[in-house]
Amino acid sequence: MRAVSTAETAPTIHPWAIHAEALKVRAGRHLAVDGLDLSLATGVHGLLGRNGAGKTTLMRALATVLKPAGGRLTVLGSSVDGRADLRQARRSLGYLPQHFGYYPRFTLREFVSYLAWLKEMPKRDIPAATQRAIDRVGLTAKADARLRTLSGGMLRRAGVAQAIVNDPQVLLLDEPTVGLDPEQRLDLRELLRDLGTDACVLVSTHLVEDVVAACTEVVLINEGRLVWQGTPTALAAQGDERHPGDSPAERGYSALLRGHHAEVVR
Ligand SMILES: Nc1ncnc2c1ncn2[C@@H]1O[C@H](COP(=O)(O)OP(=O)(O)OP(=O)(O)O)[C@@H](O)[C@H]1O
Repeated sequence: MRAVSTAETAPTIHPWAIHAEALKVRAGRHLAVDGLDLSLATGVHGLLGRNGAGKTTLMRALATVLKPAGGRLTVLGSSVDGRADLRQARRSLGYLPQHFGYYPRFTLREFVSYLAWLKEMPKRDIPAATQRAIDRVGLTAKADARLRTLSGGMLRRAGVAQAIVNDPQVLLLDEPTVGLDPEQRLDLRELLRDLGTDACVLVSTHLVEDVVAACTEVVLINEGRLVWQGTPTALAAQGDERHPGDSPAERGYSALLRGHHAEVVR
């Protein structure tokens, strides 16, 4: 493998980390993302939507795993259209898929190091970056445990560790809180807030309360399109007692999905 120079991995400034216009993405034969416009900069963005809204399909396209079927998509200045060389953008991406594969006999340290190597990190940086990523997800004591011995919540955190090992400029986390106990959910929220100070973090979740606690912005999609984008405070202001929910933000979420407003609030 070719050695990568520091200049190649240095952060580059783009007006939008993620920019999509009339984006269409297929999941199998189904057009799961169908005309989505979205621009995201630095910060923590919570991706909300009903089951089947297209969140995972959108995440996979942003991670450059799926090629768009139409429209335009730019990630860190690179156009994702099947023609461009995406190696540079991929080095600056972190992605936790909804379901991720792993070798059960790998230790956590081997797993995270292997992913760092796949992301073409400079070899000399990998041991320290691996340790830091493991520490940041609270799995220091499990660093040399085999993955097959970890609990479901620990495996989810192992998945977050591999996603952040390269200090990504764009971090995509598909349902990272699944299986986490309440204490770990609080720790993950804190980690997200920290990561979002200098990266564009997009977190898909069904937990509106996590979005309110950890995100600077809410992105709500339905049937593969953007329904609403705005701050958690603005989300809470969308609903009232007539809408179902245990908190103002949950009532705002219900109100928006019932109304299907195609509105962007910043
Ligand atoms: N391989 C596939 N073949 C056909 N249709 C698919 C395929 N994968 C997903 N879909 C459909 O595409 C739509 C969007 O699915 P996607 O998984 O992106 O939604 P989601 O918002 O992530 O849902 P969830 O919250 O349940 O994870 C759904 O209607 C789903 O049934």
